[in-house]
Amino acid sequence: MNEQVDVVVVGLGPGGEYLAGTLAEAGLDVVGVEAELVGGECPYWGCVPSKMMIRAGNALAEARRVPALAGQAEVAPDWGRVAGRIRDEATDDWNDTAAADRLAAKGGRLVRGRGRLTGPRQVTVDGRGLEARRGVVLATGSRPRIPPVPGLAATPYWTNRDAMSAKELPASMLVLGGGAIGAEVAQVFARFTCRVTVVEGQARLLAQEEPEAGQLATEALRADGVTVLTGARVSQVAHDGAEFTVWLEGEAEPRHAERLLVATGRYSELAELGVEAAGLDPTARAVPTDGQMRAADGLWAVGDITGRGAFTHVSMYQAQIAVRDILGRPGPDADYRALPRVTFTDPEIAAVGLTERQARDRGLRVRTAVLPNASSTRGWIHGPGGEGFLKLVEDADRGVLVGATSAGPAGGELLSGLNVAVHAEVPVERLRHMIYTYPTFHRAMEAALAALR
Ligand SMILES: Cc1cc2nc3c(=O)[nH]c(=O)nc-3n(C[C@H](O)[C@H](O)[C@H](O)COP(=O)(O)OP(=O)(O)OC[C@H]3O[C@@H](n4cnc5c(N)ncnc54)[C@H](O)[C@@H]3O)c2cc1C
Ligand SMILES: NC(=O)c1ccc[n+]([C@@H]2O[C@H](COP(=O)([O-])OP(=O)(O)OC[C@H]3O[C@@H](n4cnc5c(N)ncnc54)[C@H](O)[C@@H]3O)[C@@H](O)[C@H]2O)c1
Repeated sequence: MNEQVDVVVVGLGPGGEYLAGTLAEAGLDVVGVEAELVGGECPYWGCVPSKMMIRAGNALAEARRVPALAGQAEVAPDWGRVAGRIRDEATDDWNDTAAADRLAAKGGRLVRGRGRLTGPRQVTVDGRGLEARRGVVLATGSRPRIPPVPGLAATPYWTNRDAMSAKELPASMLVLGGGAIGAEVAQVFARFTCRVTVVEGQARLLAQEEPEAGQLATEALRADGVTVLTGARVSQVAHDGAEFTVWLEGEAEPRHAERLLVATGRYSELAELGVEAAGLDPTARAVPTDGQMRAADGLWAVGDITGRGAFTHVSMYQAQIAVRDILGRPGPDADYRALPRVTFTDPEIAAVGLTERQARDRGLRVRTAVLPNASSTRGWIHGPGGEGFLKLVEDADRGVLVGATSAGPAGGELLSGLNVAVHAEVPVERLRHMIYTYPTFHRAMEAALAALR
């Protein structure tokens, strides 16, 4: 006999934890099922520890800029401080008691174990059957995708989890994949004196973003001593118990490194989750949903599993929509036109909406402008560390911005105005007649708007 509840949330990452807590606070009988740690990837092995490392790496980098700006400063990097802060302040030594208590305080019930759909509105956790009157929410996130490189599977390669929990840094590391994780981790480790090589299969780093973003990321990483190889393919990997040997296509000699970090994207495992029990395709890459995050009758999905961008803010945004829908409250459909993202390298590389290429591929009549930070008063004043640019992508027929990239020391913060402009479709003509504070980085907007062609 299955236990009757109102809602079962499978997976308590950022989206699932929010859903379970909010629905419980609204008075529903909610069971949250979690196989590992309540909070998911983001607080324990993702966003939070990586940004804590980056904060530390940026402090070192700023200190190293002192001679050019202000005199002398000597820094002696100590990874122990970073690892300690991640252990004590961010992850409580990878212990989720506080998060589990938070859910309980809201009235939610936690069932630890791996959940599997066994029918519409039915979940089984280690033999325990749960029947959800209102329905089930799938929020099980994603896992590292390990490419089928010969030899790789048999080696002790690292994923983000090993890098985020490293007590000591290796002397050398090869990073497979130059996307968000690869770029962020490579720069931080290099700043803490690890010799890093990034091997990216595409023609540039951050391949999903504007070409200018990839170029800037490459220059920034190289300035920190990282070897960046693009358009590169690994043909074989071996490990002899002490170090990795990595063969690249077209190179006569293999490369050696103490560690190999695999950061080649993520995937969601649908077959293991039993999605066919709800009539869904277990071989699909993601769970398709409608605008209210419904995947089937009595089934919702949020977060990485929906394939709409692997970001915590997307998971939380979708969770808010699903909460409304489950509670029977009307609200707008999910809208991804102004999806913002920030790669927290130094400089930060932030973008919203479409890239120029994506806008052109959609058949839009596109006008663009690219303005290097150095051409603005603030960029020039900032000097070392001020590298970056502002790029605008306009749909010329509608006279609105459909995409933008802001890269620089505070590129992620600068994005907020651009995010509003793309989301609210503020006419470019109106943006041209705004007052932009002098001398900020965002004042470059005025010149960029004037330069749109
Ligand atoms: C190194 C790194 C840095 C990142 N930095 C950022 C960043 O700066 N900003 C940003 O927005 N995003 C960042 N991300 C991405 C972000 O972490 C994810 O997009 C986000 O965590 C996804 O949330 P989610 O709700 O889909 O679930 P997840 O966080 O993926 O959690 C899913 C949970 O479900 C559980 N689970 C899985 N299967 C089952 C099952 N069958 N039964 C029970 N439980 C199950 C898992 O144990 C996990 O706890 C980063 C990711 C990484 C790896
Ligand atoms: N700041 C942030 O918001 C942030 C930071 C880290 C991660 N994340 C999220 O986590 C997810 C995973 O990050 P990620 O960096 O693993 O994925 P990603 O998709 O950002 O980048 C993966 C990179 O690996 C490359 N690649 C794939 N196979 C390869 C191979 N065999 N050899 C060489 N290169 C190969 C791809 O071309 C791509 O550039 C991302 O989708 C991102 O949304 C976000």
